[in-house]
Amino acid sequence: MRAAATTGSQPLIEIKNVYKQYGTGIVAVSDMSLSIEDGQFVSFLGPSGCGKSTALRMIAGLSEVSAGSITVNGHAPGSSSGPQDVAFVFQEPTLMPWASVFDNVYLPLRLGGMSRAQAAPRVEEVLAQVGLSKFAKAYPRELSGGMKMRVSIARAIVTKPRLLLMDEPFAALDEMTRFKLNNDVLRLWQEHGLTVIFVTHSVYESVYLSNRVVVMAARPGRVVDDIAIPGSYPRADNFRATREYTESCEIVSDALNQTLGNDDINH
Ligand SMILES: Nc1ncnc2c1ncn2[C@@H]1O[C@H](COP(=O)(O)OP(=O)(O)OP(=O)(O)O)[C@@H](O)[C@H]1O
Repeated sequence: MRAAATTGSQPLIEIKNVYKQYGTGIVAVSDMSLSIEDGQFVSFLGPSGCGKSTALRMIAGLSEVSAGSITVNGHAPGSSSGPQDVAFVFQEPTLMPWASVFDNVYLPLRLGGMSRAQAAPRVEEVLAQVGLSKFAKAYPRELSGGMKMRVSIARAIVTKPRLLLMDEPFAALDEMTRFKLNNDVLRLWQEHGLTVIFVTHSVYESVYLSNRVVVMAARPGRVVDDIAIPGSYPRADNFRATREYTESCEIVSDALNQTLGNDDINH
């Protein structure tokens, strides 16, 4: 395994020898160990069923580890690290259809006991950051898929999380929208000083976004490579045309191809 992109500072997330076995007997994650530092943009990349989502859910505290340990900022996930430290964006935007864009974004603050008036400046600020200021009063049915995803991202960052977990958030979107949202996520990552873990099936998306790609294999789900991606931020418009980018894509593709069994390649 290659050396990952680390700077030697204290890790924000420490995953040690983690196993996850579901009640069905399936080992979704086997002996996973990983340190993720504050401020990194890390992608989990791998074929279907390699345990990417399971790993993300365990880091979020949405699923228990069967063995091993995970700490986020020194605490067990979902415990005293506090709900505001970690935010999750799913593939489906999961908006409340009966509520306006403003109210959808306000939701986590409302659940935290903040009044509408108190929350309004912060909600308006994040709506501006995702380019939806003019749509605060709109309802989800009036929005495109990309706009719904922006609302979902705004709702995630409105609590000012330190860690943003994203589970294939753009898989259902067209390529143009996806490229635009990729840039928006990178901008938000930098502006908010976030640490991001981004689950994707796409080599190209993982290399474009990340300074580190963790490659996983299935049966059982496990980490097989950990690749540092060179290239500065913000990504230049022509980053996808650079040698740095194409070389990284080749390295990551090779690592991914080695995870695929004959069954996967034949369809
Ligand atoms: N709640 C569950 N109960 C039982 N098995 C599960 C559950 N969730 C996931 N699995 C199984 O665990 C394995 C890993 O699933 P997981 O969703 O974490 O993989 P993934 O890499 O995210 O896949 P995909 O890219 O298809 O979303 C798969 O074999 C899956 O069928």
